[in-house]
Amino acid sequence: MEIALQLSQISKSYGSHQAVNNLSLQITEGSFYALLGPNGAGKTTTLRMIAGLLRPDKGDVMILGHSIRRAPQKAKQTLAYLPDEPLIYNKLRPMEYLEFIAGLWGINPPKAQILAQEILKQLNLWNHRGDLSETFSRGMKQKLALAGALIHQPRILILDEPLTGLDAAAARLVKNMLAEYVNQGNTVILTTHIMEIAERMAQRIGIINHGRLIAEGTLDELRTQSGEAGASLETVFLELTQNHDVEGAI
Ligand SMILES: Nc1ncnc2c1ncn2[C@@H]1O[C@H](COP(=O)(O)OP(=O)(O)OP(=O)(O)O)[C@@H](O)[C@H]1O
Repeated sequence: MEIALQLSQISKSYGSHQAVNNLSLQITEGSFYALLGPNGAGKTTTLRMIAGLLRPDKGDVMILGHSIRRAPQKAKQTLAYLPDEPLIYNKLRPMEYLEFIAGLWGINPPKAQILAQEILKQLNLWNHRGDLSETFSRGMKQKLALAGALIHQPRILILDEPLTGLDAAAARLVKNMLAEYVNQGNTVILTTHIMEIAERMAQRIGIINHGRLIAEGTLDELRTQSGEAGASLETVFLELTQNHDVEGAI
């Protein structure tokens, strides 16, 4: 299996505050990875460094073998990043929005139309293809932003809290879509505060606290690390983040 993402000792400070501290992580291609941590742990900062939007003070990120520092164009070509509060162009309709994004990636218009149609149908937005995005609910905008992230068929999808604001049906739809995307050999890394998503969907889970990776592995491995055999991920997470100080970093 190829390594999709390799984070090597990355650090990032905002002024005197160290948000991410010497974090190393490896994610296999074709897997679903959940990055968990309390508020302010450094998850978004980590994702933004992976996506090439924030330059690490130290360390490097390799995306399918390409360094985000030394070959940013090549590295970014294969990934998509969906922020927790994505910006949508309100005055565009979904088809126009997706064709616009596809154009930025150099996809020719006929192909862009086919791809856009397919994704809008998958995300149950097809019936709204002619409506201005400004009329959309938060959940619909969230789904449209996801469609925009997927339009250039990236091999790696980086998602910051992708299910916040989605109702049960939309959340189910997005979860199924992500599972299918990973089944096709692509890679997902996401942050979430919804333990059930990590528990049910992720092959591996990383837990960060105060900018450091304090535990990493399958759910069973995390249970062992926390000394909570058979426990839910929520129990394991709370045990690891509340009872371990930063000295426990791995
Ligand atoms: N632009 C910024 N300027 C200064 N400090 C920042 C900035 N962005 C984040 N921070 C700080 O860095 C730390 C990590 O923030 P980050 O957003 O990465 O955490 P997070 O784990 O994503 O949190 P949450 O779960 O609340 O979204 C926090 O203490 C935050 O206040």
